[in-house]
Amino acid sequence: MHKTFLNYIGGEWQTSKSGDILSSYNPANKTEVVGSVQKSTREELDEAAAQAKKAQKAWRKLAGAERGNYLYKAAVIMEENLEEIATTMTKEMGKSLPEAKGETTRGIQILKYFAGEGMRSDGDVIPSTDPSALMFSKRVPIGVVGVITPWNFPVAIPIWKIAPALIYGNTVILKPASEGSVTAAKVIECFEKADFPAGVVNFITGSGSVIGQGLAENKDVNAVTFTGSNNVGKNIGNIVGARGGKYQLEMGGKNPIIIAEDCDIEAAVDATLSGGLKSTGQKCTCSSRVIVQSAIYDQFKERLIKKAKEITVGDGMDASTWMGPCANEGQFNTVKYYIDKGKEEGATLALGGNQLTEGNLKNGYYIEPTIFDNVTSDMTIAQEEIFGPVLALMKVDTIEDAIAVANDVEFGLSASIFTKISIIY
Ligand SMILES: NC(=O)C1=CN([C@@H]2O[C@H](COP(=O)(O)OP(=O)(O)OC[C@H]3O[C@@H](n4cnc5c(N)ncnc54)[C@H](O)[C@@H]3O)[C@@H](O)[C@H]2O)C=CC1
Ligand SMILES: O=C(O)CCC(=O)C(=O)O
Repeated sequence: MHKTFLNYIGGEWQTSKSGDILSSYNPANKTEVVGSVQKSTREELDEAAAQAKKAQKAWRKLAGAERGNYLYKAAVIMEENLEEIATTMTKEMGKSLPEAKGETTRGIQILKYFAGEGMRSDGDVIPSTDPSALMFSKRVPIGVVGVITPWNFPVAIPIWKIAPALIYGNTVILKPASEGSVTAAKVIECFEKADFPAGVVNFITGSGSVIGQGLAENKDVNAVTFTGSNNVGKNIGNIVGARGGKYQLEMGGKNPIIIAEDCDIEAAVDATLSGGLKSTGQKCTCSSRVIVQSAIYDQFKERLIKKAKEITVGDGMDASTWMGPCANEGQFNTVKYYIDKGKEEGATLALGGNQLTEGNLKNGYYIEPTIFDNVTSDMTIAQEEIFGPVLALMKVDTIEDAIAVANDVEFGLSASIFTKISIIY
């Protein structure tokens, strides 16, 4: 029997009046419910904002070190629950258990880092031309911070938004993606056990269009931090900006990895597979455009395909799995759409491209590691974020050409290069 996780508002776990729930399914086994959360109402969000606003008055007055103690305590409790949180993550969104443990550890380290921030400098003294003046800057809290997060890093992303907000004296309301909310609820349980004052950390689940949009619109929410898709992010920025709030958006990527002709090919192949296909390619930092110099193109491609064929795809809970399923049905359909688009637009399918259905794989959203050859910059698969296990190989002659292709995209997020030479601009 699976559990339904409640909202955590004003220091209490609260049942939504809506009576509706959202169930989270295991993408490795579509019929398995990992847990459920509530489809909350706008009124409940407004209550969370009011509680966070009230709690902020006392929270901001604590010494940074004291706030840090709460963060450190939450980190220690998370450490005790690492195995359970990571297992829930793997079951809820499919990434392999070692990756899920790595992400949970990253969350714990971020909490500890920001706990220490409570004792670091929070301003500067600035020289003045007036000898009698003391000029200084000091970081002060904004107020209530709304935190809207995606499903691909259901532990690390909420924490890297919540921890800095809290340490500087803000209170927070977390609205996780539905497909990652059971994992996020388990993180919030750690914050509860760390005994944060009521209303400092709040958690509310529900649809993006009601609760996410509500956070953007609510005037008691002084700032919103978001990670997710471009369209939703831009909409949030417009709404929060129009009412004078602050916002921070981290959205998509279409990241290049340049393979220069002098590189260590084995190292470059390993990095291309890990950067492009780990987490099933569902990272905004995923390196999906592989730009290779013509002198080594065939050699690199052959090694890449050979190694990609060795990738074990399966349930992230199996120790032998290197790559898990797509995180949900929507993402699975998106990936299939882009694979079809690549074929239609004339790219050559060099590896994969199919759903995997052998044995237990038929119960999940599995797609083969996929490599397209002969991709050009004008193709959709070279321009749009796929968020799946699909690499696009692009051939160039010179490093200058490689850099031009790398820049020929509307996104700017991460980039990598494999070479032995130093490139100076
Ligand atoms: N930058 C990144 O790390 C991420 C990028 N994506 C990209 O976005 C695509 C779609 O993924 P989705 O899960 O559908 O992303 P999404 O942008 O719809 O969801 C992200 C978060 O925003 C919330 N949200 C949805 N509609 C909202 C609205 N109108 N107002 C406020 N909040 C709202 C969602 O509930 C979730 O918590 C992916 O295929 C991928 O390309 C998705 C997740 C993370
Ligand atoms: O690659 C990472 O560690 C972070 C990726 C990220 O922020 C994202 O995918 O949203």
